[in-house]
Amino acid sequence: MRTIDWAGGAVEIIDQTALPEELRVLRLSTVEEMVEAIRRLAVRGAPALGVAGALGVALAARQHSGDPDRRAAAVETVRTARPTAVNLARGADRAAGRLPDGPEAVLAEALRLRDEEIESSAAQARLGADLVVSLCGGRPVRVLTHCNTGALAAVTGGTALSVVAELHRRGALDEVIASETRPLLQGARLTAWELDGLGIPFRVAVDGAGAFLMSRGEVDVVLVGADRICANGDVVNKVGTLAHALGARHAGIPFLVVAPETTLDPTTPNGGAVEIEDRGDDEVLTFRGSRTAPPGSRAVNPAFDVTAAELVTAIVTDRRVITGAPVTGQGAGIAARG
Ligand SMILES: CSC[C@@H](O)[C@@H](O)C(=O)COP(=O)(O)O
Repeated sequence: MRTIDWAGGAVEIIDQTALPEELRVLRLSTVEEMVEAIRRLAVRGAPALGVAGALGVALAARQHSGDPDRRAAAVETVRTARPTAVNLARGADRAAGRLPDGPEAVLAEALRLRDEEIESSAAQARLGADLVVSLCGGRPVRVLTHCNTGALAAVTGGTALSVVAELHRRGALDEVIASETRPLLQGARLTAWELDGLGIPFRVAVDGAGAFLMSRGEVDVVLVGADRICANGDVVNKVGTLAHALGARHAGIPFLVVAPETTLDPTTPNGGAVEIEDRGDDEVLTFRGSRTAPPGSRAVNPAFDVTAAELVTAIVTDRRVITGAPVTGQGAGIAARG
């Protein structure tokens, strides 16, 4: 089943806020419904957001076909529904490029992006698994991963978790440590649900246990995804990723980032230039509706962090493995290391 698709004149998504308790499918028929689904993380993960952005523009093209001003405003609401994952704006922009050709052309472009992301996931799986096998000497590996980077974060397959699944298929996987990923528990809720469905052995760990497990020799490789990879190779991903990268460096194990080419952003020089979404106090100060901190407490809730290029062993895309010393300076990194 696809995480996001077009069916019968509307967008269908798996509602990721309902998992793992319920596999619920939502139909989104308007731009407003799409934007709301993106903001509350019913659809999430960089590649899935790219497709959501493109299909959101397809909805805008149908909804406001006779009113270019309202259509332009609707497109802008979609492309800025969340700020950090470059795929969202990029997917919206790609579909919007076909607006002059009419709603059917916009939809066709969005569906092309959907199909490309499916192919991309498969290619990342192959390249990533080849790299892990060569780095870890072919023995079954213990992987630590963060957030959710599986089919739920894409259309099918995923990024880092597609590599995990491919390693499992090859008999080259021992087990996965899924970092729970506070505050919204994409690891504990979504990654654990996907791994269970795939029959892959896993344990869930609190985010803070990652570095300790690595230092104790219980992890061979860290595999994560990305929401944006900057020109100098800095990786913006779910908050907690930086701590795992530092843990991996301390333990001397590879820290690998797996992402489609659509997540590479040569126009953003480095991680400091990226808008990091702050999702407000409630996600941190409450747990499933109950308050955990004393009344009056305030929170800081960056949804993403920046891992400096120098902490990344390699970036695996659908086309290449980017390795080597990070290159600093605007626009140089990704191209020079490709
Ligand atoms: C293939 S997914 C890579 C990233 O998008 C993922 O790790 C992540 O940070 C998702 O954040 P989210 O806030 O759940 O959309």
